[in-house]
Amino acid sequence: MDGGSARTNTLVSARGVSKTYTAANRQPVLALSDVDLDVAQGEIVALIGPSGCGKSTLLRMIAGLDNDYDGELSWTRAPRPGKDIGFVFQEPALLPWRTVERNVSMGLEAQRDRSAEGKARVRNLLELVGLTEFARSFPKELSGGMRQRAAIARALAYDPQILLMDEPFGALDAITRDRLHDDLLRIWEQTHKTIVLVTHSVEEATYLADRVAVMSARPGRIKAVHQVPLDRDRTPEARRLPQFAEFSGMLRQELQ
Ligand SMILES: Nc1ncnc2c1ncn2[C@@H]1O[C@H](COP(=O)(O)OP(=O)(O)OP(=O)(O)O)[C@@H](O)[C@H]1O
Repeated sequence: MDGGSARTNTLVSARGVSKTYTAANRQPVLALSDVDLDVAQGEIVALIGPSGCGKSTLLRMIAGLDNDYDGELSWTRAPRPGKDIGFVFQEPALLPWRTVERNVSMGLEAQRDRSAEGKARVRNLLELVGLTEFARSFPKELSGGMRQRAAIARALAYDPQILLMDEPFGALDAITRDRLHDDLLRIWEQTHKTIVLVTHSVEEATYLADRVAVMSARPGRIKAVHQVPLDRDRTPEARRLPQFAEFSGMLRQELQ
């Protein structure tokens, strides 16, 4: 399937996107070459590819953190600056001197939003990620998984159009990671957020995504985009289905 073929309810499209960095020795490094990708409203797209193929680079461009590229990134509805794009990194990067609640409300505070609506939103988000009881705790009092859930709540604070996640579960142990996968699916069920997820794990991509975009080694291109052959309503049993193993096996092979 062609990742660039027009989708009915596209939120963001990349067309012919290429990126060249200048390395420390002043040599050009072609990181992305001619990337075409459509992301539809409300879908979860996983980006997988060999290390250094430009996954984070593409995510940073979609986030508007890097505007120095060739080609075109277009939005159906222009994102509100600083609000419409939620970013979750591998490390939750919470401020240690702020409580969980005040980490989640950080963006709202920066915009001087002290509205009752803003406060209710933070409460709802803490509930959504299961951290209501820990609202007044400090990051060091939380487990790694809880910290990452707080980071997800913080990224959702503005009700962004899109959630960009760069290996968000990469630093967690396997059991916590599986739990967070189900948390993310539950959050998706309640919010129907569009999510672009960078991962190294073909199983994570299979379990979470609607479609998986496979990138080639640097310079990164989209090699193929595959629809995940599982119902959207996923439970841990899905991991044991034959089509799960088959699909993730196919992705693994495509990465070689
Ligand atoms: N600021 C930079 N200056 C020079 N080269 C860079 C810079 N950032 C990234 N690169 C290069 O661009 C390429 C793509 O990097 P990027 O981090 O996007 O890859 P990735 O697929 O996310 O990697 P990984 O899976 O290892 O996290 C790499 O070769 C990297 O060395």
